[in-house]
Amino acid sequence: MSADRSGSHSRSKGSPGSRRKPASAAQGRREAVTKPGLEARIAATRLLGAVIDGRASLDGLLDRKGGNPHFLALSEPDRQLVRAILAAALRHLTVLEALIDRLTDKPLPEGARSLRHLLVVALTQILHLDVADHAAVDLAVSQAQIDPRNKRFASLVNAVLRRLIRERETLLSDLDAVSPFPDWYMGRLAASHAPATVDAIARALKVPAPLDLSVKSDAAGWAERLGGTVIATGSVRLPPGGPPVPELAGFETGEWWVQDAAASLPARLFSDLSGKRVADLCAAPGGKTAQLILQGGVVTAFDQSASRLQRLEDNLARLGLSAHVVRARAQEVVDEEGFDAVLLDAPCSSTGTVRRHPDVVWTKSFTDVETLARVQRQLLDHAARLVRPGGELVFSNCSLDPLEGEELVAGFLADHPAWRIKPILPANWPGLEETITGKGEMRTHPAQLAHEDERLAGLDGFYAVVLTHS
Ligand SMILES: C[S@@+](CC[C@H](N)C(=O)[O-])C[C@H]1O[C@@H](n2cnc3c(N)ncnc32)[C@H](O)[C@@H]1O
Repeated sequence: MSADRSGSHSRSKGSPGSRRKPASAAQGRREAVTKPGLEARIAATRLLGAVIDGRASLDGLLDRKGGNPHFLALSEPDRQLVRAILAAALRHLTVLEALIDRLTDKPLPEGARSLRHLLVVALTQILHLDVADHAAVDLAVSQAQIDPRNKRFASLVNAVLRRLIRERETLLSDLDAVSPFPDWYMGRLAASHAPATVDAIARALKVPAPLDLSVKSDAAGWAERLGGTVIATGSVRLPPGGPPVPELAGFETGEWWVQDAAASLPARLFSDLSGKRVADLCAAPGGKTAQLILQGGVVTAFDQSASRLQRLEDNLARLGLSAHVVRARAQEVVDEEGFDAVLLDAPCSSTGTVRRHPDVVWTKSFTDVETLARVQRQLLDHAARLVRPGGELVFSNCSLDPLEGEELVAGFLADHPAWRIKPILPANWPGLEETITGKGEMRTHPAQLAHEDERLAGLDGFYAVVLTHS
């Protein structure tokens, strides 16, 4: 339910600026920083370091309220440029890093992390953004000159980038064999998918995700008004790169909210919810809460995070919907009566959302997957206690990893013999048959929902299952 439009492509509009020799270092610094696009590049380089070396979440760094101060100090166009640089850099990082290794005759000095990040940002601008080559080189050299750590490497930066421009075709064709994502991530994909599917998923993950909207009603009408299409999930899909979300018709009046097509599926797996008592245990920022309310449920939305619950309340208010909102850890929720329906949309590794969050492969590791799978199993065990006999429990998350999905649920069922999977029937999900497993679970991934225009294809990776007990 974010109001930011991620993946938007901004363009650097500036000329390289004056080349007059500065009278002093300080004056040179001042003049250099006034070059259009340079401040944004400096911020992008810093933030890239924070993601790769500090494992900071990109969403957190770019948050409009609590984000990184260097980012918040930028003008809106510069912020857009930083977003575009970071999204492209993180999406293509394995290749960019390999390219740097090939472009430098000897390895960069140990510990020269900021130099490496500076080069990644420059390569990203040259290869993936609409910036003139000479402007990108000039900015990168200026950036190196005004940074005491990188000043002595300014001529190296110049030589490396000029060589890239000269030998671009040959260098890039040599990089076909470079793994598209870090080994741990590719290894986990390979553990649960055939090689052709791994390749298709990896290709799909390189393309920025479209903007999917869940509408309160009249999907076809909203698709027409917004220039989108209605896809198999019932979502309205718009290509990436359009105007900011709050500027789109229907936002102010609360006619729809932003929700990936795959994320819109778990809440719809329940049987009729009219008048039923529903618990949404990990609810914020409330995309699925809104669906449960619109499906007729009397919803209590729980979440442990006060700030995220505030976002949920703001989102529901914009949509004109209401729920009972409770700040609580899911494992501490008690209910004597038993809910008719419980949704556990659990905190997970988010490995299915790399199209939207390209930092995930760099900030997470397999250890996180294992840790989060254990947390989710505890939450699932507790959620099961809150469901009345005959009620339904939907467990979902946005991980692609079976440890957090199929295998976790198999372990739960082995330990809880009264529980079973209520199979999802392909006949009820026209156009989404490929997402339903042999056991009746739902498993989406980014290579599904193919479309001739790759910008309009795909889904986030999600796992969802309906569980019930007698
Ligand atoms: C994947 S997000 C939920 C997205 C939400 N269901 C939606 O559709 O908008 C996971 C949420 O779980 C919350 N969370 C994490 N651990 C929790 C716990 N132990 N109890 C309650 N909420 C938790 C996080 O604060 C986060 O808001």
